[in-house]
Amino acid sequence: MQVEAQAIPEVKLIIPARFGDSRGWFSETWSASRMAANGLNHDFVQDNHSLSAQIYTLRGLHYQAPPFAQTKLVRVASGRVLDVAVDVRPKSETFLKWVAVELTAAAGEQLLVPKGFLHGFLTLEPRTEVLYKVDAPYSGEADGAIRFDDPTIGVDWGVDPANIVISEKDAAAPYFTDWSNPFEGWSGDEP
Ligand SMILES: Cc1cn([C@H]2C[C@H](O)[C@@H](COP(=O)(O)OP(=O)(O)O[C@H]3O[C@H](C)C(=O)[C@H](O)[C@H]3O)O2)c(=O)[nH]c1=O
Repeated sequence: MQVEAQAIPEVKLIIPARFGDSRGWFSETWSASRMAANGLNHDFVQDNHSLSAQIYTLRGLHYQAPPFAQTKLVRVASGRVLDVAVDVRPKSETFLKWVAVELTAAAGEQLLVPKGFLHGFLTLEPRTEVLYKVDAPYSGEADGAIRFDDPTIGVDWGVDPANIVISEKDAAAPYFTDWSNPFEGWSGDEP
């Protein structure tokens, strides 16, 4: 398993080994012991799976507020996505910085998105399926979003916004300047 810190060091690109043979391949897509051996100790409690039928479907930028903040381990089972994590911990040195990483079913890359981050992805193929583990249960009350095209954050999604497919909920999300940050006081040392 390869683990590569990204420009925001707490965000990790993880590439599990694949064992190929004449039938295809096998991979341990998640192993608590292999993660712990890399200092990544997360007690995941829920698996999520979404299918996005259309190319350029964008789900995000989402978070769950404390005490339901989630660490996410994201991977693609079919298709490709541009996966984005935005640091919204006000005391973090990388506050409002973002990273964008292409995750593909073909290579099996995974992105570890810590608590205190917004998360979103843009599909780069039709019928893209995204699987991800989270270490806190879903809470509709704690669920929140910021506009994917927020100018303060400035994520470069690489496509014309006119071509992006988003939910009504995401279209109605606030911009950062209108947002009440539930991670006030967070620096990144939170458990
Ligand atoms: C996230 C979630 C949703 N739901 C229900 C709530 C709605 O009835 C329906 C669709 O939810 P939503 O539109 O929030 O789904 P996404 O737009 O894919 O949201 C997710 O997409 C981004 C990329 C994320 O990182 C989050 O995990 C999550 O916010 O599933 C549940 O029952 N459990 C859940 O854990």
